[in-house]
This record gives sequence, structure tokens and C-alpha cells, in this order.
Amino acid sequence: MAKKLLLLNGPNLNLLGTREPAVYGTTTLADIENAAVAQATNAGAALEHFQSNHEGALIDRIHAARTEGVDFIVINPGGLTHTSVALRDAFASVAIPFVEVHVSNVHARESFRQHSYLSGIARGVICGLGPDGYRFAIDFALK
Ligand SMILES: O=C1C[C@@](O)(C(=O)O)C[C@@H](O)[C@@H]1O
Repeated sequence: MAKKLLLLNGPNLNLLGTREPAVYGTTTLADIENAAVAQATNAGAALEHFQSNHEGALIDRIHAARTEGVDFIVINPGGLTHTSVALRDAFASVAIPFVEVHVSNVHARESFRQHSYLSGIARGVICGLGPDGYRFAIDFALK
């Protein structure tokens, strides 16, 4: 059966492309999502994507992923990375492997960005490689 992947993006990532371009670049979320679908399709897999500015909506999407038989999640949790025990609990509850992606190098920024509630239960973390980070994470998920 074809592998099922889910790409999730958290708060403010809908503004990629115009949001603080010196930090996040000019690639839009639509560019990233379209490239992700093409990458998965070319590999014979299926990829759905979802972005929300709401913690609960992301948690509901993660719960639904278990029912849908999603094999792997790639997530950029945005600011929820540094605040959300609930998002971590959602991943722990569904036990779907995931990679955490950040466009910017969070370790080279403010100290509050240097702690992630998710990294400790992620399969891996990619940060600072710009939009390419999503491609590398999906490549890993497809293996
Ligand atoms: O919203 C974001 C984006 C981010 O996850 C990134 O992709 O670099 C880094 C976070 O600290 C920030 O809150």
C-alpha cells in the first residue's frame, strides 16, 4: 500500500514568503506544500498538508492521522515548539513517527527558541536549512 505522509505547519507559517523575510526567506507556504506533494507523488506515496494558527486544530489533525493510517508526519510547529506540552502529548498519544522542521536556525536565535517540547520524542530535527529542510524531512519519511 502507498505510504501516507502528513505535512503540518503551525502558527504564522501561512505568512511564509512575506513574514520577516530576512529570517524566513521569500518562499511561500504554498510553494513548500506544492513541492512536498510532488516529491511524495513522484515516490509513489500520498501526502496531505494542513496549516493552522490554532493549537487545538493541529492536535485534532494529529488524532485524525492515526485513524487515517498516516505513516509519518513532518511538522513545523512554529512558536508552539517552545510552549506546547499538549502538542507533545498528541504525538505521544498517536505514536506516529515525526520529524520536526524549522526554517531558521533556532539555536542561533533568542534563548526561548532553544527549547523544544517536541524534539525529545521526534525521530529527528532539522533546522536552519530554509525550505530545503522540509524536502530533506520528506525524503527521510519516504525511506
Ligand atoms: O514560527 C516560528 C518558525 C520556526 O519554527 C522556524 O521555522 O524557523 C521557528 C520558531 O521559533 C518560530 O516561532
